[in-house]
Amino acid sequence: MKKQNLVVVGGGSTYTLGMVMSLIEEKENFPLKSITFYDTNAERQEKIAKATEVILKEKYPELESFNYTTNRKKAFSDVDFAFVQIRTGGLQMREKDEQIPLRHGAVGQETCGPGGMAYGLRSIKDMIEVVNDVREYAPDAWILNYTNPAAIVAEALRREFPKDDKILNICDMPAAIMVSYAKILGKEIWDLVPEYFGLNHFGWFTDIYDKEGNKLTDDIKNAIKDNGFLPEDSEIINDPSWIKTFKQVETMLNDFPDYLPNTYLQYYLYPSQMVEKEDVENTRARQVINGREKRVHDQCETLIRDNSTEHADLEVDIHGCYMIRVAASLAYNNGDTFIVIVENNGIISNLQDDAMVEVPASLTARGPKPFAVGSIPTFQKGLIEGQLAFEKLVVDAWYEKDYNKLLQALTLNRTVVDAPRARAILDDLIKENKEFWPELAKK
Ligand SMILES: NC(=O)c1ccc[n+]([C@@H]2O[C@H](COP(=O)([O-])OP(=O)(O)OC[C@H]3O[C@@H](n4cnc5c(N)ncnc54)[C@H](O)[C@@H]3O)[C@@H](O)[C@H]2O)c1
Ligand SMILES: O=P(O)(O)OC[C@H]1O[C@H](O[C@H]2[C@H](O)[C@@H](O)[C@@H](O)O[C@@H]2CO)[C@H](O)[C@@H](O)[C@@H]1O
Ligand SMILES: [Mn+2]
Repeated sequence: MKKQNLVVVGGGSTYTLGMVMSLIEEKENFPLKSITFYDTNAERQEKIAKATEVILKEKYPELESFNYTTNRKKAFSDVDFAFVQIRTGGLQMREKDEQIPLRHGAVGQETCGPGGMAYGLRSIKDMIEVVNDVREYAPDAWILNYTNPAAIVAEALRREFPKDDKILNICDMPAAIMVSYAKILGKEIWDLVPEYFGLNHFGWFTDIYDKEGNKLTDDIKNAIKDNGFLPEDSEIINDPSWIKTFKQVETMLNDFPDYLPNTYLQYYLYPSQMVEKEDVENTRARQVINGREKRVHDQCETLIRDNSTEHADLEVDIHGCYMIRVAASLAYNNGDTFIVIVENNGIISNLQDDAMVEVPASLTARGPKPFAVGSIPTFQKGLIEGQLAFEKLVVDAWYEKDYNKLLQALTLNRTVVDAPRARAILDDLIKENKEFWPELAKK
């Protein structure tokens, strides 16, 4: 098995230590020759990198090299894979994305509604630069992207790099939901085969099978209706916010029993409830700053101080394992099935071809080979088309520097709806994002 050279773009991410633990766990499936971290923030990355050195020395002695750098040429030259997880504006800007809509009575969420729009308009420029630079130094590398909002990033990269067939955007949410299905069924996630359609953070499982072809959908639905639904992945199992989110799946299934929903649909189906439960001074960004970010940085200090993993509480998580298993299937032509984000081109037969949809695909060395979904029902089609128009208008607005398209986008979004409210939110977001967004022109 050829050993891979990997760069993690966003080496300072709160997810990097989990990714490192997952690379160790998955080393038989995805063996590595070298790991490099790249980040624009040297100090943030160094903390994670120094801790990673301690982990790798103990748990991956056969790795030939580990480096970290802020130099793109050093980082990207000759890599086989780039795993991208950057956050333009950091968690501080995430907090603004959540607070501003909430102050106007609309959903304040990282990837949904106005918050997703604001984050998307920040991510696009940096993501285009990252892809251009990876391509300069590693023309054949696979670029696997987690950077959010993945739907808007995927649409922008589709337009910017129409001929590049080695960029793949993915999301761990369907996989994290499948971890919970697996727990209900007494199985491993990798034993399950999903049927799924939608946009990123906006989709449904139509069925779940095991590898022998047995349909398990009703077992899952009945278990959720009888016992509720909880997160099971190590990263979120004890997180009160994720526990609340997973519990909402039971409500969604009672109201709309046809399919098993992605958890993110709660923001579009119950926007008023989502606003009511929020505390504007303690939105998710603040919880992450005081929670995951602090925990990861404390772990780094322990690892560096002890020069050993003995007292560090390190876990493998689905976020890391999912990206790595996707990479392994592409690298070794495994043809395994994963839910990924690809251009529609008839997969959902009654949806426009140029939509970036989230569907299962067999991943081979020639890229994702998505399975046909066919025609989707009116309710889901209507919801998807509204959301898709929102996403496309946001990307149009970025390219055309067009204020009016953003106003249209927000007015269309189910989390906003009201035009004056859309305008008020947009004007506040513009003030806070001057450093990041293009300067917009009004008609
Ligand atoms: N697709 C998914 O399902 C999924 C799942 C989890 C996280 N994510 C995304 O992963 C990213 C990381 O999340 P986080 O909470 O760890 O954020 P974070 O702020 O902790 O980490 C992001 C890192 O990226 C760096 N960075 C910012 N701009 C950069 C650039 N242009 N080039 C290189 N590095 C840059 C930052 O300095 C930081 O160290 C976010 O975009 C998040 O939304 C996506
Ligand atoms: O609010 P956060 O920062 O905790 O999470 C936001 C992300 O949520 C989803 O991803 C993952 C999570 O990151 C991961 O650790 C895993 O264990 O469970 C979550 C649910 O799948 C979402 O898919 C991402 O796009 C968000 O960035
Ligand atoms: Mn996601």
